[in-house]
Amino acid sequence: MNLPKMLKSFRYAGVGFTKLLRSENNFQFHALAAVLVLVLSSLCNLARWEWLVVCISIAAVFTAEAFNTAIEKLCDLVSKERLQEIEDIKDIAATGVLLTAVGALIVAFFVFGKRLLESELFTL
Ligand SMILES: Nc1ncnc2c1ncn2[C@@H]1O[C@H](COP(=O)(O)OP(=O)(O)OP(=O)(O)O)[C@@H](O)[C@H]1O
Repeated sequence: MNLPKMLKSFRYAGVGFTKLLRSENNFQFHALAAVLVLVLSSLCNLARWEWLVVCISIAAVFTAEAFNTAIEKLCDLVSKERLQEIEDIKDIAATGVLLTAVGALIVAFFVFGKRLLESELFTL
């Protein structure tokens, strides 16, 4: 096991995360949504398994968004022309993000839906 090499990889990943956060509009939106969900989660006194699914959902959306951005950048590097193949690749990568976002919304519905409906917000 090469520890310095592993630490270097973590550093590169951190740099990638900073790049996504600084320059990618969609990633900024997902990051803001994640912060709001985490704040809401801590207010809602979630069970351990609920924290687990919330964290996995957030990680899945971030991961899909990161791969989607990397694929988009690779496509743009390969060709600036409008090509059917690039359209297909980008559309499919975007579908990956959409699917994880829909999954996260379903998780949010099950974890927070009942709590929000029963909260004072809706009983006024
Ligand atoms: N070179 C291309 N050839 C064909 N279609 C393309 C090409 N580039 C983009 N598209 C089409 O435009 C859509 C949007 O692509 P784009 O690269 O602008 O990503 P985006 O969704 O705007 O993401 P971002 O905001 O991160 O740039 C793609 O899903 C694809 O359908």
